[in-house]
Amino acid sequence: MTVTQRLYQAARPVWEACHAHPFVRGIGDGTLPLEQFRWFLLQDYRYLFDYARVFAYGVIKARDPELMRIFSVNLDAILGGEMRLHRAYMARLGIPEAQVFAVQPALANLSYTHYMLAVAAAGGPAEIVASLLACSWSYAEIGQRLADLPGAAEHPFYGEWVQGYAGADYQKTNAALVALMDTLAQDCSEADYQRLEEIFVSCSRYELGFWDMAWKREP
Ligand SMILES: Cc1ncc(C[n+]2csc(CCO)c2C)c(N)n1
Repeated sequence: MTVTQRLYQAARPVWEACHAHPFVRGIGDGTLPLEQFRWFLLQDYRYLFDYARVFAYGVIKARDPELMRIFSVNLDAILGGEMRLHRAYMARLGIPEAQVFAVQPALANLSYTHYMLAVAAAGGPAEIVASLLACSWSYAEIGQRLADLPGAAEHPFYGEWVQGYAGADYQKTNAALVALMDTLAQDCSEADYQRLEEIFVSCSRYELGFWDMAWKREP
């Protein structure tokens, strides 16, 4: 089994809870109230900036120029193109960017991003990728599963969201991060692996907490 296959198995129950979460189901069947989605979007847009900062830590911690470049390209892609989906929805909902930064991050949001930033400050490239991977990969799987639901990708409001994460571009970016995890964890000891698993499962739990926070609009 590869390292990422092991990580995937370890996080499986938490990911299934994400798939079963009423917020995710609501996007899939189009019944999620718009107000709840708006609340989520504001929090999620803020989240992405801190997520991008974790890649910036990767640039600092990388010990070879090629890895430095990989983190840097990802950082640039998030700040540039990959926030396109969020900005499109913000435009549709009439939310100016300044409003996002006036919003207080919810506790589940703040806890998640601060956990990732703490892992990145203390660890090396492998720990950094383990902390980023649950986010990227779980959305790739959610996108694929929702796209398999009849009509979900064609929904007039949520369809774009489903297509964004199920789409080839996002899937390819995620697959590259999965491959990077396996490369960085190659030849790691069992103790090293256990640390990566703890980070990956913790971030998966934070993902579930993020859905729950959005569903309840828990500040
Ligand atoms: C809470 C939360 N978790 C995961 C994602 C997924 N995601 C969407 S865009 C992006 C940047 C890299 O492609 C990532 C990781 C999210 N949006 N919000």
